Amino acid sequence: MKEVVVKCPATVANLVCGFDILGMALKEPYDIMKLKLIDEPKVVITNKDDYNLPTEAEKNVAGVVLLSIMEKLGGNIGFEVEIEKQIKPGSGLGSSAASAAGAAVAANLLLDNRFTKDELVQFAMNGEKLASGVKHADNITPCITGGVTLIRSIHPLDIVPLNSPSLFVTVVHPQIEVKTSDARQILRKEVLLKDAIKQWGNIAGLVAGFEKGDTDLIGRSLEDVIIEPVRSILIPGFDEIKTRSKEAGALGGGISGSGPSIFMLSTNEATAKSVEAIMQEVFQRLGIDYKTYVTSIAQEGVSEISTK
Ligand SMILES: Nc1ncnc2c1ncn2[C@@H]1O[C@H](COP(=O)(O)OP(=O)(O)O)[C@@H](O)[C@H]1O
Ligand SMILES: N[C@@H](CCOP(=O)(O)O)C(=O)O
Repeated sequence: MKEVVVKCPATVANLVCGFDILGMALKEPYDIMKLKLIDEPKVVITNKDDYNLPTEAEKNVAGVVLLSIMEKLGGNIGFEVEIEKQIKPGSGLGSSAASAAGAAVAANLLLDNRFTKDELVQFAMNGEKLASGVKHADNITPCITGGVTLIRSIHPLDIVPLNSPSLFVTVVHPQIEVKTSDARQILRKEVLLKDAIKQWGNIAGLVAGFEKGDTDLIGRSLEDVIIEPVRSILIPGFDEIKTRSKEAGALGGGISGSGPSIFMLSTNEATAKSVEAIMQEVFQRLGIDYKTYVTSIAQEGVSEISTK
C-alpha cells in the first residue's frame, strides 16, 4: 500500500497577546512522521523516539485525528503510523499540534488530497482536544499552512493568513514539562474591561504590524496583560530573559504557547544570537537543562519528504 513521509514544524501559538487566535510556524525544530494506508479499519502507532507517548490510537493525538478521518470515510481504510519527535511533548512548541496536523496532512496525501485545508484543520483539532481539553487551532493552522496565521473564529472556521516579515526567532526550551491542559486551568475566566482594551489594541497592532511589515509596531504590540502575568510564574527566569533580550535589541516576545518555552523576535541574526546567549546564561545559572534554537518563520507547513 502507499506510504508517505512528512516533516511537521514546531509552532509558536498566541504570539503573546493573541491567546488562541494567533500562531506561526518555525523552521526548527520539527517532527518526522511516516504514514501507510492499510486495508483494515485500525490505527497502528509506533514511536521512533524516547518520549514514550501512548501507542493506543485513542490516547495519541495522531491516532485520534486518523480515527476521525476514518469515521468520516467509512469502509476498510486504516493507517500505520511512525512518529519521530524532535518537539518534546509539553514544550509549548506545538508538539501535539505537529502530530495532529502531520497525521491529517499525511492521510490526505495518501487519500489523493480529497480534503480542503479547512477540513484538515477541523480533523486536526480533535487531536488538540485530546491534548489540552479544548479545540484550539492556533498551533494546528500555522503547522498546516506555514507562516503567521490569525484564526478569527473556529465556529465557523475562519482562517486569515498574515504576511510575515523576515524575522529571526530565538527560542529557549527549559526541559521541564508544562501540560497545556494544566496551563489552561490556572487562567482566570473573567477579564477586566481595562485589560481587554489594552489586549485588543495590542492584537490589532500586531496584525497591522505583520501586514505592513512594520517591525517597530510588531515590537510595541508584543504585550500580554491577561495570560502572561498568570502563566509566567511557572517559568523560572522569564522576566529576566524578557527584559535583557529587549535591552539587547530584540523586538519583544514572551511565552511560546502555554510554555515553558520562551521566544523572542529580532530583525537580524546578530541580535537573535545575543538573545540566545542571554537565555543560555540565565538557565545555566538557574541549573535547569535547556535547549535553544535560533531560527525563523517557516513559510511552509507540514510538507512531504517522500511518497512510495
Ligand atoms: N503524538 C503526540 N505528540 C505529542 N503529545 C501527545 C501525542 N499524543 C498524546 N500526547 C499528549 O499530549 C500532551 C502534550 O501536549 P501539550 O501539553 O499540548 O504539549 P505541547 O505544548 O508541546 O503541544 C502530553 O500529555 C502527551 O502525552
Ligand atoms: N492557545 C493555546 C496554545 C497552546 O500551545 P502549546 O504549544 O503549549 O500546545 C494556549 O495558550 O493554551
